Amino acid sequence: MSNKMNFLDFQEAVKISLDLAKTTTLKEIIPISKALGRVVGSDVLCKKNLPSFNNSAMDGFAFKIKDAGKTLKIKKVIFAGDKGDDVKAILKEEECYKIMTGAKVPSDVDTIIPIENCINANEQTVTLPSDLKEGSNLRLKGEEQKEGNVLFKKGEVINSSHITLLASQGLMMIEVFKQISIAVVSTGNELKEPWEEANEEEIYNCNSYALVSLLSEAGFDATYSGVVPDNLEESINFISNLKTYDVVITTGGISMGDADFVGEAFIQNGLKTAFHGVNVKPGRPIMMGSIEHENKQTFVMCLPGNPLTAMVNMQLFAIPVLNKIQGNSGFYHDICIANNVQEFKTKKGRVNLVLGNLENGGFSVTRNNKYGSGMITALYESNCILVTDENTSNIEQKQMVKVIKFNNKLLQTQINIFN
Ligand SMILES: Nc1nc2c(c(=O)[nH]1)N[C@H]1C(S)=C(S)[C@@H](COP(=O)(O)OP(=O)(O)OC[C@H]3O[C@@H](n4cnc5c(N)ncnc54)[C@H](O)[C@@H]3O)O[C@H]1N2
Ligand code: MOO
Repeated sequence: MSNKMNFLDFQEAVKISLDLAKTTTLKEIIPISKALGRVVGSDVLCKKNLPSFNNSAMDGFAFKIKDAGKTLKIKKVIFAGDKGDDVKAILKEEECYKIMTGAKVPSDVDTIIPIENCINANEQTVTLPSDLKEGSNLRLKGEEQKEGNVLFKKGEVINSSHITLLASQGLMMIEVFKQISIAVVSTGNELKEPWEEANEEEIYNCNSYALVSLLSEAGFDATYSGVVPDNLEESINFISNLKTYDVVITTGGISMGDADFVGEAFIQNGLKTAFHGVNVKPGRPIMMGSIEHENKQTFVMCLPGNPLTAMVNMQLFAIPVLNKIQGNSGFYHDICIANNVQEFKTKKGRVNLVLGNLENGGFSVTRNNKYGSGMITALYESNCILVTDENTSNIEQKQMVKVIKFNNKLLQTQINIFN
C-alpha cells in the first residue's frame, strides 16, 4: 500500500476504476419470464403500434361531434374483441354506436361519451349534451408508440415495466448481456466457515457470504470460491485458478500486515494495479486493477478485511464498476435529499463514508458516527451512506444532506454526491 502521503484522491479512484472497467460483449437471448434484473443487450423497437387500432377508452356511445346536443338512434353495440364486419362503418344520419372500453371504433365516428355523462339513455336512443369535445375518450392507433420507435434501450436494467412492454408487443424473448462471472474470495488463517466450530480465538468468515448476497441483491451472480491462504506461494497458486472469471473480489490481506500477501499474489499473476490506497475512511487500503488476457479482462477488486469496510465500499465503490462491466448504461450513484436529524462530526482531510438511516425524509446517523470498521451490527442498523468531502468536519442538525440508499438505482450521468 502507498505511504500516507500518497493515498489516491477518492474521486480520482472512482474515475480510474470506471475507466479501467471494460463492458462485456457477450449476450444471450432469454425468455421474458427470466429477464427481471438483467441488462438489455440491444435496443427494443416497437413492432406493433400502441394501441394497434382506434379504440374506446370508456363504456359509452360513439358518435360524430356534429351530433352533440341531439338525440341519436343506437344502431349497434360494439364489444372489445369485435373485428372485421362487426366494426364496419354503417351509420346513417343521427345514429350512433353503443361501445365498450377497448372496443375498436368504426371509421364513421370521431368522439366517445361515457354512459354516465349522457342526458338520457335507453335501449334504443341516447340524448347527448351539447358541450362535447371532438376526439374525447378515443384512443388513436399509434398515439402511444408507433412501429419503429425505440421502446427501450440497450443498457437498461429490466423491471416489470419493461416486461409489460415486451408482452404488449408479443415478444417472449429478449437479448440481454450474459451475466458476468464474479468470484468472491476471503483471506486469512483466522477464518472459520459458518458451519465449522470456531473457538474464542477464531472468527467466522462473514465477508464472503455478505458480499455474495449483496451482489445478488444488486442483480449479479457471484460465486464464493474459498479462502486464500496467508502465504505468498499458496496465494499465487490459488489466484492463478481465478483468472477465468470476469471479476475477482477479495476481502482482507491488503494493508500493511506481515500476512498481507494478496496484492503481491495478484501481481505475480499479471495484475496491473490501478491503485492501492485511497483517501477514504473506511476503505483506505482498497486496491483495484486488472489482469488483461488476449481478448478479455479479469477485473480485480481487493477490499479490506473489516466487514463494515468491505460492505460499505462494495456498495459505494465496487457496484458502479460491476454495473459498467455488466453493460448497464447507468453506473453513477443517485442521491436522496434528507433532513439531518442529529448533529455529528466527521474527520477533515479525507472522504468519510458515514452510515445512517433514511426514514420519512430524515437522515439519522448510525451510533453518532462512532462505530468501528470491524463492526457488523452498525451495518445492519443502517440503510444508507452519507459521503462527506475532505473539507467537511461537521454535519449540523436540520442541515439538508445528500444520502445514497443501499441498492439504489444507478444513473447515466454523474452527479455530486458529496456533503
Ligand atoms: N499499519 C497499518 N495497519 C493497518 C492499516 C494501515 O494503514 N496501516 N490500515 C487499517 C485499515 S484502514 C484496515 S480497513 C485494515 C484492513 O486490513 P486488511 O485488508 O489487510 O484486512 P485483514 O487484516 O486481513 O483483516 C482485517 C480485519 O477483518 C477481519 N476479517 C478479514 N476477513 C474476514 C472475513 N472474511 N470475515 C470476517 N472478518 C474478516 C480480520 O479478522 C481482521 O479483524 O487494516 C488496518 N491496519
Ligand atoms: O478501511 Mo479501514 O476500515 O478504513 O479502518
